[in-house]
Amino acid sequence: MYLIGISGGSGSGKTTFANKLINMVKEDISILHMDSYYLNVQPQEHYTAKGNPNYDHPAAFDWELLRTHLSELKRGNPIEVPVYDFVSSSRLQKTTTLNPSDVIVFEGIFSIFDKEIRELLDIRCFLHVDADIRIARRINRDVNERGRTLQSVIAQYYETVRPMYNKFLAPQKDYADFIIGEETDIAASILSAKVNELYKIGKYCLNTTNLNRGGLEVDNHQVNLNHD
Ligand SMILES: Nc1ncnc2c1ncn2[C@@H]1O[C@H](COP(=O)(O)OP(=O)(O)O)[C@@H](O)[C@H]1O
Ligand SMILES: O=c1ccn([C@@H]2O[C@H](COP(=O)(O)O)[C@@H](O)[C@H]2O)c(=O)[nH]1
Repeated sequence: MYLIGISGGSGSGKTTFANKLINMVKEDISILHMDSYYLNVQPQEHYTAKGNPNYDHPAAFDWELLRTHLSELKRGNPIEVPVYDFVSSSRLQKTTTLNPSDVIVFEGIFSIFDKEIRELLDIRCFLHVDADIRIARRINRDVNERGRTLQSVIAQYYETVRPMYNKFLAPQKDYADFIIGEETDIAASILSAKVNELYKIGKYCLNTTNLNRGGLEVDNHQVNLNHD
């Protein structure tokens, strides 16, 4: 299985890019959203001075479950993904089953943050999009889809989204093999073509562990576009 990590700020277009890949990769492909792994109760010690939870701090996520689930997928096992509700900011009682597939896109603000998870990923991407575009997109989406008001989105941006982006998210660029700009069509074509080629020549197959991947050195060399 080929595991693609897509990180970047909120509103940078991670979900949209992941969906683009879904349409371009020929193999069996699915998405795992890191947002599903928000903790049900946010740690009190990271609350802001104004008394609000900090959903942009790494401690906002259930890392143990994430590591376990990504390892299970790599081993070819299905997982039960939590369902997070952005309107109530809580985990629902139900889960959804995610079966292993040829390719899994793991997208989220901290998808390439954790060392253990980075090692499970076959390619690490970062969407680098200017702050004005990210906030404009986020306002649009959060007001229309996540039950927020314009004032609350702006207040949260100043209080946590912007400072946490600068402190924790932006430095992830150092871990990225592939830094993608605002226009994502070319990056999606390159990445999907690479994945299609790897499967065509039999470098990967469904439900295998790293041991069965073979040709690793070729993969690492060829996809490392960031350092060219
Ligand atoms: N390349 C793009 N061009 C224009 N709008 C985009 C682009 N990528 C994302 N958007 C829009 O921006 C908003 C946030 O995108 P989304 O993919 O949800 O971002 P993220 O998952 O990084 O938070 C959505 O309304 C989406 O339609
Ligand atoms: O209950 C919550 C949980 C998260 N958020 C915000 O969501 C974004 C991350 O999601 P994207 O899909 O990447 O935008 C993060 O910046 C949190 O601030 C929230 O508002 N409420």
